Amino acid sequence: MSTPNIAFIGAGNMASSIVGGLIESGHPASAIRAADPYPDSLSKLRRIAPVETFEDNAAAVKGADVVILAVKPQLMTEALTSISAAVKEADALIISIAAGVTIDSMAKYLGEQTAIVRCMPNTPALLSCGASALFASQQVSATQRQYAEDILAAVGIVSWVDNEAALDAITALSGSGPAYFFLFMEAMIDSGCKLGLDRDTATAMAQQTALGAARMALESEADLATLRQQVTSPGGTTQAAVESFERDGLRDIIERAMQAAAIRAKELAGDTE
Ligand SMILES: NC(=O)C1=CN([C@@H]2O[C@H](COP(=O)(O)OP(=O)(O)OC[C@H]3O[C@@H](n4cnc5c(N)ncnc54)[C@H](O)[C@@H]3O)[C@@H](O)[C@H]2O)C=CC1
Ligand SMILES: O=C(O)[C@@H]1CCC=N1
Repeated sequence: MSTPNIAFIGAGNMASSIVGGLIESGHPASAIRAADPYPDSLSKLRRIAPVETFEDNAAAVKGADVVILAVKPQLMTEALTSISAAVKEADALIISIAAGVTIDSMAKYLGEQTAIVRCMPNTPALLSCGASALFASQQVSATQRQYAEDILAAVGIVSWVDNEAALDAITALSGSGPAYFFLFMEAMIDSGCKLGLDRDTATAMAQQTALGAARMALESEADLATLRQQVTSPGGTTQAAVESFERDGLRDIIERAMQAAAIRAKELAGDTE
């Protein structure tokens, strides 16, 4: 399969993460371009890779095989309006990474025949450690499906979901998920400092512990509860901490937070219609 020309509409954090991962995986910078009304965003992106940049969205879409919409959901209507005619002419696959924004709401601007993939990636894409879920509209051809899968597979694991609504749950889990782990680590580092450690030591130990735990979760044959029990000596320190978490309702806290994220994803869909 030939290398697709990819145009990013919006050159912020997520576009930069995906461009970084694509370059790392061997996608030529000459087959990537990006448009953004803010020159600062474009110059930051050019520091990652020498991609062609535009301040005019429609100009970037011209000749593209794949257009990746990487603007905030609240700005999607404006972005869709700006590329509508160029997309119809280019017959390109559209991949939207915006939280919440539905295929139907995008098709209103891009035409009912436009092939659209909705995707929910996450920021570890920058390190090619991302987790992306994808859902394709009926108009997406087998080749276009493969384009979408190859682009996101270049920056991490890819999972197709069989209904669009599942993407709101994915957004609450893995889209927003890196922030939950960072918050947990921040709190662990602050608590380590309160227990008398200097911040550099606390940070290094928390970072390596997160990395080690994630690798064990991925690579071990044992399930998560078993891995947890292996750390938890009866009557020991971990038991004291885990019982404190359970008493304070950590699982409910996480459930409520993820429900809030999924509800917000649905609300964002409403904002774009
Ligand atoms: N940040 C994250 O962890 C994740 C974000 N997303 C989704 O990715 C999308 C982008 O998010 P971020 O990269 O974090 O936002 P960001 O704010 O870093 O980037 C958005 C970029 O769009 C540009 N922009 C604004 N209006 C535009 C227009 N009319 N045309 C072209 N570009 C325009 C902005 O100048 C900015 O550079 C959002 O829809 C978000 O829901 C999805 C998964 C994870
Ligand atoms: O916070 C957000 O709305 C976006 C979507 C998932 C991660 N960041």
